[in-house]
Amino acid sequence: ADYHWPSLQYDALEDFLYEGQRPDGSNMAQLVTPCKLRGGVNTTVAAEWVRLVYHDIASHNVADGTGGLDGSIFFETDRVENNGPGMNNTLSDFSGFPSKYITRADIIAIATVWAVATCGGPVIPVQGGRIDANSAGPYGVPNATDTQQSIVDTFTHQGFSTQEMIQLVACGHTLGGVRYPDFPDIVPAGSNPSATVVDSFDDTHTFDHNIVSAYLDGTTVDPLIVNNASSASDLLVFSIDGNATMQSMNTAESFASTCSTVFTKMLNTVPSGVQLTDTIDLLPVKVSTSSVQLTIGSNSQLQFQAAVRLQVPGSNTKVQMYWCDRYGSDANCASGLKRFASSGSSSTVSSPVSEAMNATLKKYQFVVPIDPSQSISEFWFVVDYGNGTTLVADNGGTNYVVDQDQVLWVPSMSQAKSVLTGADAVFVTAAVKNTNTPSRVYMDCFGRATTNYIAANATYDLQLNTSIPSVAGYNFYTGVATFDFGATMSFDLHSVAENGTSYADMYRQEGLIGVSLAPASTVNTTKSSSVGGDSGAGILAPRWGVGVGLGILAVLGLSYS
Ligand code: HEM
Repeated sequence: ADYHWPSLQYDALEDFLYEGQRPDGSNMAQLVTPCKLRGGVNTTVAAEWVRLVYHDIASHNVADGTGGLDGSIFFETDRVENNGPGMNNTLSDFSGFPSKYITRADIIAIATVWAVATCGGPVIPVQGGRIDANSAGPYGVPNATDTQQSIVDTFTHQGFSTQEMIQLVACGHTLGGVRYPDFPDIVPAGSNPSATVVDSFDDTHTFDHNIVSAYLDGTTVDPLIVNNASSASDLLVFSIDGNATMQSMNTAESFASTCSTVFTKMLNTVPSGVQLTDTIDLLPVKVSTSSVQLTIGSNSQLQFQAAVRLQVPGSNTKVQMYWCDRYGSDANCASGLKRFASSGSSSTVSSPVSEAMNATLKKYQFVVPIDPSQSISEFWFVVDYGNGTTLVADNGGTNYVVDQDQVLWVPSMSQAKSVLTGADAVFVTAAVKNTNTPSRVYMDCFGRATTNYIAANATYDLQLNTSIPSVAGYNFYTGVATFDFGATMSFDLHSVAENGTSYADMYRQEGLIGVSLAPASTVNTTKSSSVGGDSGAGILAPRWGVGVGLGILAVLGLSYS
């Protein structure tokens, strides 16, 4: 399907995959980049992450479609099959990042793709939409002491052919190794018996075909081949078809392409009934949904904030944001008048995937004052790449629609209470337009990065707070979310007007409380028709602008071009 903003789940997945971080800037990709060693031990963070994904999907039963990549591993680390500190290290790496639209299972999938890419492996295409299990799944990880037949049966049960089994094990065991003291029958203690020893599967930390070539030319150091004949599972796996599969993977190119294919299958091994999204492709122009906010700024004035991420070829790129009024004679740019401002600041973002693709991604931040009697109905961007090329980024011709200005989250007046009191609570302030006396203002809160790994949601009402003076035609309502929804709490803020009409400020992020933004210096106006917008020369086709609140408000923001 063609992409059209806003598309909340896809937007969140795409941001995370290519930017490596949460909307509040907390960065998960940095934990693994660049192919980092795990704190003083002879293995990589990437190796620990890749072992974990296989142990999660190992619960899959291809016959009845149960199990697979469903995050059940979060409930299984006490099992012998998951021994070694790598599992708990990994879960602690991941625990603060699952969010409303990115499940724990999707975090595991995206982490695998980063791990492979940052260690020099292929860029594996990845989809989202996995659904989390809320309890442990069945056992299913093979042991190094298993017989060849038992190992084959285990992979068959998981849905992998013998050839795919060889490919999976070779691609997995190009990273990391086996640890003492966790596997003392395979890896002996070193000179200091209390120190961890990791015997690597091959001579490099990178994701390369060294594991294959060393096996084929007889120089392998793989501890699951050479250390202990009764735990030589890699030998049993690699040799089962007379080395035909290993020989077919013995170049850099064939190894990368084989691993990409078989890892894609592994990541898409999900319980039947799970509908995965399209492959998460890099969007050349990306409006970060969480950055778009009409609000009351810390200067007590109405302001509009938005950020656009671009793939930029050079350092001379300049970006301007344009917008139309919502009210008055210039509403929806009907008179041809558009307002515009330059970005206040910009920053570079990246993940192992965007780095491996050589994509330089830059985010341009806008904060502009808005006259409440004019407000804002839609916005778009004009990009001057500084090399003679300009681009009007207008969301495929519809512009980016601001669907309402009746209920607005006010991050500058909200507070994560734990900062003050140690109690897990979030104090939320909403601005509600005083031309509407709402019968109810409330917030639907959601958290997935909870301490017990179970997604949580709850609704809290906000009350008119007369101790905060009205500004810019808005009254203030305040309420407290008292549950600990975890690091990625998000909420939808609703106001129901007396006449029954509902308004919503959707998918707001607690993490953005306290983030300060550089305001625009000046706001200009133009009637030029070369900058996009709705002034177009007499074309009168009606156009539907569909905003974030679509699900609640049916179709909003109808305007004419
Ligand atoms: C016959 C099947 C398999 C057996 C018996 C097996 C066994 C093992 C053992 C005993 C370790 C050492 C763990 C530690 O000391 O922490 C290990 C590590 C590892 N395994 Fe496997 N494995 C198998 C298949 C796979 C597959 C299919 C993958 C991924 C696709 C995989 C990925 C890894 C990785 C990346 C490590 C290194 C972890 C680290 O260095 O922290 N393994 N495996």
